[in-house]
Amino acid sequence: MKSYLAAAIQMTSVPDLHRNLAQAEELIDLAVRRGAALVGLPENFSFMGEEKDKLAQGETIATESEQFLKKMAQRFQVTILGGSFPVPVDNTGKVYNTTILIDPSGEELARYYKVHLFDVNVPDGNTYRESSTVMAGNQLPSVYFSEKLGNIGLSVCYDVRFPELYRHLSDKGADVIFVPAAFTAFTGKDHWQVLLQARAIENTSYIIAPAQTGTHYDRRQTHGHAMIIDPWGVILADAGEQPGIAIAEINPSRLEQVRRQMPSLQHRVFS
Ligand SMILES: O=C(O)CNC(=O)[C@H](CS)NC(=O)CCC(=O)C(=O)O
Repeated sequence: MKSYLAAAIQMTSVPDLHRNLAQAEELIDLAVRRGAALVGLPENFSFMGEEKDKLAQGETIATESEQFLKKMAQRFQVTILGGSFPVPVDNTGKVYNTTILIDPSGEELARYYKVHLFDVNVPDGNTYRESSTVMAGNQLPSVYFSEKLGNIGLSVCYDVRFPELYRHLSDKGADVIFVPAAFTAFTGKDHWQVLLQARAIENTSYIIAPAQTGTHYDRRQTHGHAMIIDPWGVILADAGEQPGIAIAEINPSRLEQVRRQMPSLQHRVFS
């Protein structure tokens, strides 16, 4: 593994598949022009809208999102994480909230179905029942072992509140962990950055967190602040609140240095 640049994309996805793919394409293009070799898109990058519309268009969203990711990876010769998109589950009327990692040849390297579903009454009055349309994954995410990019672990959004999932990823050797998200504006302002920094510090790993931002439809507002955090917990890049990118260096000697300076993973007692 050599040093390289990674980008976390920040978008305002809306209830319009093709508009979202066009926005994603522009931002991937920007990330690549700035030199990124690894690019992550946020949760629900290709569709943020009413649950019933997401289900009705599920097949189209799934097929076109996957084709889009493969096309972008091949055209720009980069590895892309398709933050997440819905994939219909046969005979259930539900979808998996799915994230996939695609290599520059267009091949799928890893796939993960979001395990922890956001069924929460947020104190600002909004209620979320993700499980009403989404089938929970029942398998821990995998780590993709890449000679070039380091070992890449997957997760999605609300998963960030469950440290045991990240312990699994670090046990499997993860160096770089993705947390693509659509964090609510209300929870995000107090929890987003703290949770991401905690996951980076306790696992001495890089965190790449692509994000949704702004108003998507009705009262659905997200926090933004796509970011990249180093294994010491330092925020290397923060996309703020507008659509754009956070870009930063993933550096194997920094990883090695932090793991030497703070060998906490080697001091675990209850593993
Ligand atoms: O609603 C949509 O349109 C798309 N889905 C999402 O945005 C998902 C599931 S509802 N959001 C989260 O997991 C937010 C977690 C979160 O905000 C927290 O943990 O505080």
